[in-house]
Amino acid sequence: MSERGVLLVNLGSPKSTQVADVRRYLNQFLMDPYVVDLPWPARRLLVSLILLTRPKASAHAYASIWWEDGSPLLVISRRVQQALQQQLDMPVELAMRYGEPSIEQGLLALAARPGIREVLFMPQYPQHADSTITTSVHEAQRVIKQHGLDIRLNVVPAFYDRPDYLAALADSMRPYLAQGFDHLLLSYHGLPERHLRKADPTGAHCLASGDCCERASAAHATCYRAHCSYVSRELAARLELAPEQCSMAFQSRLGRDKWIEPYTENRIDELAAQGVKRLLVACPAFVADCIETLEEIGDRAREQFVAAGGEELVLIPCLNDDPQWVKVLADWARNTPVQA
Ligand SMILES: C=CC1=C(C)c2cc3[nH]c(cc4nc(cc5[nH]c(cc1n2)c(C)c5CCC(=O)O)C(CCC(=O)O)=C4C)c(C)c3C=C
Ligand SMILES: [Fe+2]
Ligand SMILES: [Fe+2]
Repeated sequence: MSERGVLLVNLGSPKSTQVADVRRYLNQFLMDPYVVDLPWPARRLLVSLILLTRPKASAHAYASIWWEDGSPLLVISRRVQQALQQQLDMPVELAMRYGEPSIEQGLLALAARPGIREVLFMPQYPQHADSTITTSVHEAQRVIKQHGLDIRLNVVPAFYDRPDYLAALADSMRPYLAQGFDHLLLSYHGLPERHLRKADPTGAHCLASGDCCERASAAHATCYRAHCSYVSRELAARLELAPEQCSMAFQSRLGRDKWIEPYTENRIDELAAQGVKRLLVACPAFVADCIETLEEIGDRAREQFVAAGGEELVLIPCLNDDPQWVKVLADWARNTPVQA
């Protein structure tokens, strides 16, 4: 009998596309101090202001991409969980940082299985960010303490540099490139610049110069932007792309803070202005398609590109339940050393 259980962790979605459900989800999400990193009174005020208008707009956006069986992110994550379960002789559960199934439900389900002593905690984020991985680990530690669970948490860190992940991603993109394209845009989820500086253990490297992510530094252990740059360089090399055929940008900005640049929406206009007609867009900050890929890129960015003079924007799907990717996850579940 396995001592190990696996918990796949992703971000989460609202329960439905009803405005009230979207408001509840956004409130839980944005009141997380790892996401909106302001002291409680300022956070509460800012989030309350955002909640005046955002839930209605987001509900509309979710409704435009919702599937018959629910949120694409949740449906795809369940498929991955089930496919992984078929390959492993250890229990596999799914948890979302916000909404349900919660990290609490996932950990309690695993802890209730006879013989489970260790949870292999697998955040489904290739690049490190405190607003994704750190907050999920923090929540798991809180649950273990609150319930006095007799399990060890073994966290699989950001996997941006693991060759088997990069090979699966590059292989999943090849058929789209084979159909012809003028440019490949790698659009990553954005992050406020402040988050990047806060995560810099040296206190002096991140964003101190334009090319900081290309210069070796201890800061890169937790630098989201350096992890994105690494994935972009690897994809360009593996897909044999010339520098002018591929670029990187950051999407999904929220609020008035400065977020890391270049912004995807500006890059789309620039590329159209440069004469790019057939644009491929991949979103390597996500392993499962979600509102950020399907609606923001697949719908809105596509419209923007065509309005700016482009002909076709093709969204390359995330890894989703690609068998090669599920096999990579299964290998990690089997081969990650047990934590002492
Ligand atoms: C301050 C705000 C936000 C930060 C910081 C942030 C970081 C971050 N998010 C993801 C992954 C996902 N985000 C998703 C949706 C989403 N993100 C924000 C805001 C921040 N994200 C909002 C308000 C939303 C909700 C949708 C909307 O109203 O626009 C999702 C998709 C969820 C879904 O149901 O489909 C994912 C996945 C990463 C990787 C990240 C840090 C790098
Ligand atoms: Fe987000
Ligand atoms: Fe950097």
